[in-house]
Amino acid sequence: MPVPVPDVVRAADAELVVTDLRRSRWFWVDVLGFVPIEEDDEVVYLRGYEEFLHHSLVLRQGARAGLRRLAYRVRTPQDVGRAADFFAAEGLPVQEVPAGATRGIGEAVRVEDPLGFPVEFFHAAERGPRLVQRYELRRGAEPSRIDHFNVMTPDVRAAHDFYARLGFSTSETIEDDENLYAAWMFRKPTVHDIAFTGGAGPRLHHIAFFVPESHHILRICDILGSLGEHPHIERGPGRHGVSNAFYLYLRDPDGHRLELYTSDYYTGDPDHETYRWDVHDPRRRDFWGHDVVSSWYREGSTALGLDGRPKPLVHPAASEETVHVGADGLGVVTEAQLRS
Ligand SMILES: O=S(=O)(O)c1ccc(O)c(O)c1
Ligand SMILES: [Ca+2]
Ligand SMILES: [Fe+2]
Repeated sequence: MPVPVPDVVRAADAELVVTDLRRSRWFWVDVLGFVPIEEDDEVVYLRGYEEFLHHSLVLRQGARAGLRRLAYRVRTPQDVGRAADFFAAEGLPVQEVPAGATRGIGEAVRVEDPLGFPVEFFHAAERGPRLVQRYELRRGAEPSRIDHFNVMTPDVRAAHDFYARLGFSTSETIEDDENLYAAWMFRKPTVHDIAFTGGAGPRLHHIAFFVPESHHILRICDILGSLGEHPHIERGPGRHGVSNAFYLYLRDPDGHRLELYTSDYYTGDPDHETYRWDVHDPRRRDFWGHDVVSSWYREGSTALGLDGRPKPLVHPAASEETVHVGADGLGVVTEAQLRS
């Protein structure tokens, strides 16, 4: 008897451990314009202007920066139990989380997925204030909503195959005859809720937030420049090949990477076809052929296990950086160079 698969609606919430909550609040709220819905000395709950639940991002004070959880909303309360059963049947760690353990979130189940990531599934959630048309409040990049997670893992194929079993469809990939270097997978009808970047993992690569228009991305670049905070800009602005989205990558004060992202496309028809990029196509990651800075391939945030301890890293056999990819300008680098 196959174990029922939980009906995942979308990527909905994430929790980052930060080493200086006040400094992080300054970056995410005062500079980027996220809305603080609730906060105390230890934790800040943030969301965008076009979100309706209590929050979509939690910043929690801690001694060491890391990823504490990636959370998906499921369609019904029964799907929380189905998620617990699905992961338990895989022999993976499963924790029941009482309602309110995370402000505004009902009872949930927290698991470690086969890649080693702390992943949570919830249904019940408090609604937050409706801010969609409170234009007088909008600031910074005017973040709309959380859009997707991107995680670093040494075996993209295994990651892809597991999330396909969890009911995710595949919108785009980067591959060659030997390897699947990256994959974008979705439950909501857009390009992705989760994407896999080949590399030493488990590590968080980034959390992405949708912004209304590309000019919001240009404006936050100008704001960061004006503040002399331009070093927070890591990659972009630019146009992605994969997803066709307009993008910008920033690093927060702890180095957590976030993407501001807009104008991807609809994927909601039942026969949506996967679009496959050749790893040698220089337009795959930046449609204008711009280089991808090597920190974007190499750096990520430590994943914390359900016990709160950092997950040990597993290194990949081959990674996109070791394949000659003209756009990245890196040419061929050895694994030894990568690890140096
Ligand atoms: O750089 S890629 O074009 O591969 C890309 C596409 C979509 C994303 O969300 C992303 O982070 C990266
Ligand atoms: Ca638009
Ligand atoms: Fe992304």
